[in-house]
Amino acid sequence: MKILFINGPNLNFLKKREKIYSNLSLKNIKKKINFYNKNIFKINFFNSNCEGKIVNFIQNNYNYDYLIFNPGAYSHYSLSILDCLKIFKGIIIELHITNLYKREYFRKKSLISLNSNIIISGMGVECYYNALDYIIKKCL
Ligand SMILES: O=C1C[C@@](O)(C(=O)O)C[C@@H](O)[C@@H]1O
Repeated sequence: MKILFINGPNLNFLKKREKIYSNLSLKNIKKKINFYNKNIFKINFFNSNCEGKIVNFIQNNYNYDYLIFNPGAYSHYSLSILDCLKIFKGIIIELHITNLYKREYFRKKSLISLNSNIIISGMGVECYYNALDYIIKKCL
C-alpha cells in the first residue's frame, strides 16, 4: 500500500505556532509515523510552504493508493490544489488538527473538501495516526 503524506504551509512550524495546534513538532510526528513506514506501508513524506511545489508533488505521485493531507491555509482558497486533487487516483484523507467549525468564519469552509473522501478535523495531532489506523483496518 502506497501512501502520500503531505503537510502544507506553516505546519513545519507546528510547535512554534498558536497553542491550539500542538506541542509536538512535525519532525516528531514524522518519527512516530515512520514506524508504519517500511514495516507496513510505503509512505512518501512531503511538506512545503509553496502551493506550486505541493501541486508538482501530487502530480508526480498521482497514482498512489492514499493521500493523507493537511493542506493548512491552502484548504480555504487553493483552486490549483483542488484541481490537482481531481487527478489523484487514490483515497484522499483531509486532516485538520483543529476543529475548523469552531474557528474564524474564513476557516469554516475548505475548498479541498470538495474532493476529499474523508475529513478529520479537531482531533489534535492524533488525526495523523488515526488516518493511518483507518488505512490499516481497511487492509485487514
Ligand atoms: O495551518 C492551518 C492548520 C489547519 O489545517 C489545521 O490543521 O487545523 C487549519 C488551517 O485553517 C490553518 O491555516
